[in-house]
Amino acid sequence: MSISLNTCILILKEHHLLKSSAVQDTVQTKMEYVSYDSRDVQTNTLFFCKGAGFRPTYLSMAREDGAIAYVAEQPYPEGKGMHALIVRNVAKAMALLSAAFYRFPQDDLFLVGFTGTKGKTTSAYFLKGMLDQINGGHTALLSSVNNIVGTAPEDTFKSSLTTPESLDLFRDMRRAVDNGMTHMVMEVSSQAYKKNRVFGLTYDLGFFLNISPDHIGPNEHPNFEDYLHCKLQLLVNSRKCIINAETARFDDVYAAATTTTNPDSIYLFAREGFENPKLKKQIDFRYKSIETDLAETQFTLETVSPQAHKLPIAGDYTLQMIGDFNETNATGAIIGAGLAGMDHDSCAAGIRHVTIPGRMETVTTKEHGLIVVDYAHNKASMMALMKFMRREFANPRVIVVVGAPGDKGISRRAGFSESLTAEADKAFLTTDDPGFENAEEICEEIDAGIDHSKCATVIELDREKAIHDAISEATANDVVLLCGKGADAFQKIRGVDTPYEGDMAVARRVISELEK
Ligand SMILES: CC(=O)N[C@H]1[C@@H](OP(=O)(O)OP(=O)(O)OC[C@H]2O[C@@H](n3ccc(=O)[nH]c3=O)[C@H](O)[C@@H]2O)O[C@H](CO)[C@@H](O)[C@@H]1O[C@H](C)C(=O)N[C@@H](C)C(=O)N[C@H](CCC(=O)O)C(=O)O
Ligand SMILES: Nc1ncnc2c1ncn2[C@@H]1O[C@H](COP(=O)(O)OP(=O)(O)OP(=O)(O)O)[C@@H](O)[C@H]1O
Repeated sequence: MSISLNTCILILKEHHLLKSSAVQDTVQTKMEYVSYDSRDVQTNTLFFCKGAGFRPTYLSMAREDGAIAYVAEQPYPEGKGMHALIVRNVAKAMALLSAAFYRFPQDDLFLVGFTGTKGKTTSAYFLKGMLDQINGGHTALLSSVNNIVGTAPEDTFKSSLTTPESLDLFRDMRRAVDNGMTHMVMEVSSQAYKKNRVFGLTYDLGFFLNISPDHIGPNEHPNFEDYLHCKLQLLVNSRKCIINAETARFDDVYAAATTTTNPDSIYLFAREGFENPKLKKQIDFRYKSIETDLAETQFTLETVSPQAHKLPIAGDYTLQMIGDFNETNATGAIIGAGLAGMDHDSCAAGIRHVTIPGRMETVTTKEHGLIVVDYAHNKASMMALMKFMRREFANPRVIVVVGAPGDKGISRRAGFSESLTAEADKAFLTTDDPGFENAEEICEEIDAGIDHSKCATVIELDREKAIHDAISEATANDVVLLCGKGADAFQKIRGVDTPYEGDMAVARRVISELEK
């Protein structure tokens, strides 16, 4: 793979990004590697100086290790002797040049993006489960749980970001295409648009699932409007848009979709019975619950509008993942599969067995009720989870083990207090990635907002002990919700990923001790 200086200059000029260039010799010079990290540089690298934490010494290090050109928003003396491309926005430049360096792999993929405050990972896994039916397992996935860019074990790996940095994204896409993948399903976070990680990409399908206040804080979004604005960009950059008509701020969401997409390529879905007389467009798909038990959810999907009738996806579906919110996630994903050319039977077969690590994983015990491990970690997801449990399981006693992370999402703590007060009978407040904060103080902050006449609390910082105590005190008709960590096998403490057995492993161990 390579890119010439000449090509870089042309692309940057075409997008009005080039402020100036200082090119040492011939513009035919070819760069054979691209990087934004001085610790990852090879001979003839094109190096991007980007980010709040960038230090000019990284450029010196990159030059010493073989970088011959750099892209930055200002010239650096440390880059003396290198070709310099000075740009208006380095993140945008990096996205465009990385796409070109990796030979535009997006053009060889059916590309699907999911955005929403909740349900991105679940919906992405559901859609992959279905698409794998028609392409022999060749659906790539970029998600906060795992990235999958091929069928070999080494093609599955974990990424630290939900949506990768643009350079990594295009490299992963190229690897997927070279591995024979035909479709790619990815989660698109609001940060991805804020930081231009997906700048220049057009999605075949873009999904908007829901929005509620989250990710607002010093390192993320200054306010809710900024968060919403970033999320809407997925619809602006999609050829077909699929929208949950029940989302908050529907009018803004629909308006964003119509800026670039004709209404006949916008699809709306909603649960049966949902009405909004102000909707400017007919709802295309309706879904309704049939039955839920401890192991399965059954629901039915109806095509309502003439546009929806063209997709042969109406009928009953069974999910292995419980939770009425998973019917919502599944409905969106099934519409996506329909738009990719699938019919009801292949969708039903594909979605039937999808499970997702750390999402609604359940264990039924003899004497200690139903134990659920779930990634719910903000007010909206905690409410959805607890309400579902109360509704479906004859108003059980709800015992919750939960903590809030340090250093981020500070507003989530009040959301935990509110949701626990509203729907939990007892909460064990515990450690969840405290980072550089004090876990006890985080728990006390949540506790201070709880109305103890409605929800009793215990602060137990040892998460394993909190799980043990919660399960021990539960009786046969109770539910114990182990929230927030999902499948994580670590606790982030003072900058170190400290190994942690994992909520499900701890729960299984406790159950086998209690029930032997
Ligand atoms: C605010 C933000 O988006 N930050 C991301 C961004 O940081 P940055 O560009 O400021 O880079 P930096 O880490 O400060 O370092 C500056 C530069 O120096 C380079 N460097 C650094 C050290 C060195 O020795 N040599 C060197 O060259 C780095 O490679 C980097 O290019 O780029 C880094 C990778 O290049 C990311 O790790 C980092 O994510 C931070 C840590 C993060 O966690 N972001 C969160 C808020 C996020 O994006 N979350 C969303 C999910 C939200 C959701 O659930 O909806 C996500 O998509 O993951
Ligand atoms: N449609 C939904 N509405 C409300 N809550 C949901 C929905 N889907 C999932 N959840 C809850 O949110 C949790 C996280 O789900 P999921 O991982 O699919 O969302 P996500 O959007 O990827 O989240 P994050 O951005 O936090 O990684 C689930 O464990 C569940 O408790």
